[in-house]
Amino acid sequence: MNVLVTGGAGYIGGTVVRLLLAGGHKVTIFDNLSHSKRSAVAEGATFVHGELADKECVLKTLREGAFDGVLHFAALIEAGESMVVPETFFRNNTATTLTLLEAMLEVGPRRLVFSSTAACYGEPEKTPILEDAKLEPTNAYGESKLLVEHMLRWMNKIHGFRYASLRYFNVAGAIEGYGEAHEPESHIIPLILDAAMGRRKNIKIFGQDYPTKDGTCVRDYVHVKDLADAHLLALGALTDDTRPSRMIYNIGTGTGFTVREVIDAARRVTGKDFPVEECPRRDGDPAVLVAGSDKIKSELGWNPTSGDLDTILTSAWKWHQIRYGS
Ligand SMILES: NC(=O)c1ccc[n+]([C@@H]2O[C@H](COP(=O)([O-])OP(=O)(O)OC[C@H]3O[C@@H](n4cnc5c(N)ncnc54)[C@H](O)[C@@H]3O)[C@@H](O)[C@H]2O)c1
Ligand SMILES: O=c1ccn([C@@H]2O[C@H](COP(=O)(O)OP(=O)(O)O[C@H]3O[C@H](CO)[C@H](O)[C@H](O)[C@H]3O)[C@@H](O)[C@H]2O)c(=O)[nH]1
Repeated sequence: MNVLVTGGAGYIGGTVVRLLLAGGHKVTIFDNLSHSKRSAVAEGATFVHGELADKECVLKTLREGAFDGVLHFAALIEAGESMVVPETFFRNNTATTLTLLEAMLEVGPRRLVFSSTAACYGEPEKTPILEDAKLEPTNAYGESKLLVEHMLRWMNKIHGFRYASLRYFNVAGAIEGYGEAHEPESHIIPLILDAAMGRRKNIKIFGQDYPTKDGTCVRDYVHVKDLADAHLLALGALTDDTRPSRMIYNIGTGTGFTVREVIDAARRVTGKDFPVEECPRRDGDPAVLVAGSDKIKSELGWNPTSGDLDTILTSAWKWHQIRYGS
């Protein structure tokens, strides 16, 4: 396949790009490098240093590429930051996606895999969360993504636009030679590994009074390799016109861990100790997000094999040491 990958210089997009290339596919990355570096662009991919809000640039890229499908990762991702500057998230995540969709309607292709999020659900009524649960984001980041899901539903209904919306839970871990390195970093696992390496003096725990077993938030950590596999399956299904034209799937493991449990596991895996600092809650954080992912398993045959939290942490730790030296 010939695929356009927006945000392909980032953590998850860059991982999927490497797997696509390894599978013999042709890849063009479209990224403004606002949250990544040129050095993260995979060898073998064509690179367009472009801004999604620039419709002419998007149109030109789509026309010249004649792609079979688009994987749309480009977005701002910090849920906490979205509670400070929500407008930036609606501009960069929602409005720019509309620009992309308009361009795709104009020149094709009409097939898109969208990086959605567990943040679309907000505080769940029950866990694990299934795809038909209520959608009431507790942060503007989640809302900026849910608005895209709404747009996609109408594009599908009216224009027959084919799409898969993958609602990832908390993505972590690394493949050989490529992993998470956001700058600035806001995600708990790389921050903990920073503390384990001594790059950070401690790890802050945001909130100790959540209704969970130890008072800290529960999240479902899924290996980035398993998530990448889900993209390849979704893309394959979109190019098969006998399959449904609209797919919405959760991507998680079904098992939740508290922040304290993740810290304990990281101490175990790294063999390092580091201080924790108890801090107030971070605005917009739901207490518990755990996925029910049976739908993608039964409909697309998704078969996550990359392992549990310790395996995720082991791969992330290996990458972290290569990335930041030790
Ligand atoms: N990391 C997670 O746990 C998680 C969970 C759920 C959903 N997601 C979604 O997955 C996607 C990828 O996340 P990530 O962790 O790889 O993030 P990332 O920041 O590493 O990658 C995003 C990339 O998009 C680029 N970008 C942002 N805005 C752009 C624009 N307007 N035009 C062109 N390029 C732009 C950035 O430069 C960056 O390279 C995001 O859409 C995110 O919302 C991530
Ligand atoms: O220094 C930190 C950072 C995070 N946390 C806590 O750790 C948990 C996980 O936080 P992350 O920032 O790692 O991840 P989020 O759950 O906030 O959000 C992530 O997963 C979501 C889906 O669940 C989104 O899609 C989003 O892109 C992605 O950032 C949260 O309870 C958060 O409060 C801390 O205690 N200390």
